[in-house]
Amino acid sequence: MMEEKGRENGVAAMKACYRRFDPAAYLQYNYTPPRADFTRKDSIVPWKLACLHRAFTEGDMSGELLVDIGSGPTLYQVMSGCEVFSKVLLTDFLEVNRQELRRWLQDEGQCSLDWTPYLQHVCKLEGRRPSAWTEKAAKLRQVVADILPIDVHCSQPLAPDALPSVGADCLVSCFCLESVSPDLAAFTRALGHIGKLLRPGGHLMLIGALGESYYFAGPGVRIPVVPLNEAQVCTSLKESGYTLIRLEVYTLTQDMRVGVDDVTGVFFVKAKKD
Ligand SMILES: C[S@@+](CC[C@H](N)C(=O)[O-])C[C@H]1O[C@@H](n2cnc3c(N)ncnc32)[C@H](O)[C@@H]1O
Ligand SMILES: O=S(=O)(c1ccc2c(c1)CN[C@@H](CF)C2)N1CCSCC1
Repeated sequence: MMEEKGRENGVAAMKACYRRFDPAAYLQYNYTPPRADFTRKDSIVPWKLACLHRAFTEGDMSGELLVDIGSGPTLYQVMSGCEVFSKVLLTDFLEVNRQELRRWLQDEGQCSLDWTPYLQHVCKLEGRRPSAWTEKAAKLRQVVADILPIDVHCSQPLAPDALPSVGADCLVSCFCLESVSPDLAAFTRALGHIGKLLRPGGHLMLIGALGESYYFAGPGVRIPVVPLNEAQVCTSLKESGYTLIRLEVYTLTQDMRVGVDDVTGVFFVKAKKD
């Protein structure tokens, strides 16, 4: 009883932190140079986009539905998957993030970030000319079917009728679970909750921060993060009913440590639901 109360308080405290999340600041801190520098081979952006491209295109994917868990205001995470799955659902806890995504998808302008360099880079990975980015943008706008509210701390994170009864064919989730969980146990529980949205044999692409204990989501908006290492990620995956296919790690170079967080590395996981 006391333990359950403690869990609820920890989750509630995390949710309170997110009331001040600033999408535009978050994008500026993480998705513009020096972190998002396409001219540098050792930049983290080409590495992450290459991990996603390889994972989506190596021939073991099947099905129609891809769900992005905790999309935030970002789209890079589905730029490869949108060529493989005919239906994509984006999800986030905050309406301000769902609005940011809607603005881009409805091509209304006033977006907080220009995703063109990301679209062009993914086109290059696909062997297409960079100018095909307009076709990729159109494809993404065509396959994204909805932008839904989600809470990974609920045993049923989405509305009951959000997915087909069998579940999604693939999940992708980037920098979400460790950034919204008060501790490792909550991270592992959340991993299990989203696993229930995935059909058996479906794939999970999980990207996250290693060694991170906080990040800023706006001026003075400091959000605690569960500091993870590779072994903890692997143990949580196993405990939550996944089989690891591949784990890749990127260690941030000193110049990418820009004061907006204390992340030391980024992991990329491709796993399969048992
Ligand atoms: C660090 S951001 C990650 C955003 C994006 N996926 C990326 O790759 O940058 C974490 C996201 O989790 C969302 N979030 C916060 N609490 C959540 C919850 N309980 N369930 C699902 N998402 C949540 C936040 O609104 C935010 O968009
Ligand atoms: O890996 S990043 O540097 C990155 C991107 C996002 C985040 C972090 C790091 C660390 N703090 C997280 C807090 F949740 C958010 N990167 C930014 C440029 S595009 C590829 C991803």
